[in-house]
Amino acid sequence: MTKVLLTREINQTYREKIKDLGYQVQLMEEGGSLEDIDLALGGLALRKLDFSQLKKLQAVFLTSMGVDYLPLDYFSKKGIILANNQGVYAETIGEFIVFNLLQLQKANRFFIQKQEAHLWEKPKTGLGTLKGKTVLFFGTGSLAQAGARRLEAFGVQLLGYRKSPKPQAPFQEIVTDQNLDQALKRADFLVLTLPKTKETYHLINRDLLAKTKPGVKIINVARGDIIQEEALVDYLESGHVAGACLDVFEKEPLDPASPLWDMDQVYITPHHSYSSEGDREIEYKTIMENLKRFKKNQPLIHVVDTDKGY
Ligand SMILES: NC(=O)C1=CN([C@@H]2O[C@H](COP(=O)(O)OP(=O)(O)OC[C@H]3O[C@@H](n4cnc5c(N)ncnc54)[C@H](O)[C@@H]3O)[C@@H](O)[C@H]2O)C=CC1
Ligand SMILES: O=C(O)C(=O)COP(=O)(O)O
Repeated sequence: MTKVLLTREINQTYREKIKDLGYQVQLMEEGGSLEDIDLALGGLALRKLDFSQLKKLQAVFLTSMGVDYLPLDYFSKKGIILANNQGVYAETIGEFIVFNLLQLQKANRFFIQKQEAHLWEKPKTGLGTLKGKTVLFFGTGSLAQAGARRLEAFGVQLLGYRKSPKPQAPFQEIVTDQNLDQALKRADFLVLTLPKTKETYHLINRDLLAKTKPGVKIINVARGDIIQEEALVDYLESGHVAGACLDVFEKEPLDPASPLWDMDQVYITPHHSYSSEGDREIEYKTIMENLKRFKKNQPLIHVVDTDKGY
């Protein structure tokens, strides 16, 4: 019988459903031999595994969309198939992007602080409008598209940075390395939706920030390491970057001593933009489908290119 290693991230209902498909399951947190495991299923908890002990491992199915926390080079070398939860959190994160753009534009934190202090005060500058603003998405995948589609209603200019210049809806302009500098001069908002890879690590660094428009605001719902956090702090302190909504950080949980917590123009969420109201069926759809396919030896869906990292 095919043996599946599960982490506690797979909830009890689905552990039973996986057994019903005819798999033998073993809970990672309960220990046991790893020698005869064929499949591994879970999310972030899988990074605790020493994959070299799983001698028979054929495939890994993830609850997450990001794959950066796994030994991708090892998977490539061993021919271990990796499938992620592509697109599953796009709706919740698409809304979160819109919510964050509005928070930044409408200075929400100012009002929350004044309300908590029972103060009837207005900010020095008006709230303005998103209409006519330029929003540059880094990445044009499922999260970027979900955010951008929702933003069409606000009359913003939608720019998408990607490697190939091929047009892609709903972005009005595609930006590549060739014209990134010009786009940075125009963008009022940068929205990061890139996977963390060797290429995107610290992409938003001092050099890039120096090319941005004064007053730019940044949203990161992707991975913390895409931003050089120290540089961002300096640029926020100088006021060149006028605001940031950060859901992800170089080190999670964010250090309680980080200056980011207390900055007026910074909004922090604890890697929670993806969370749903418990819509488990959707969250497990890909994994269940892949388990059925694996049994029948059919091609799997949402297979990640472990060489590229997404
Ligand atoms: N905050 C959270 O809770 C969540 C964060 N994420 C993160 O967001 C990332 C993106 O998710 P999706 O949009 O679903 O991924 P996706 O795979 O649909 O899209 C990623 C896009 O980035 C582009 N890309 C990759 N490397 C690039 C580079 N060097 N230069 C330019 N473009 C590049 C790809 O071509 C693709 O269009 C995930 O990899 C994950 O790390 C995903 C879900 C939840
Ligand atoms: O799907 C993703 O990549 C996410 O960031 C969601 O959070 P997780 O990694 O599952 O804790």
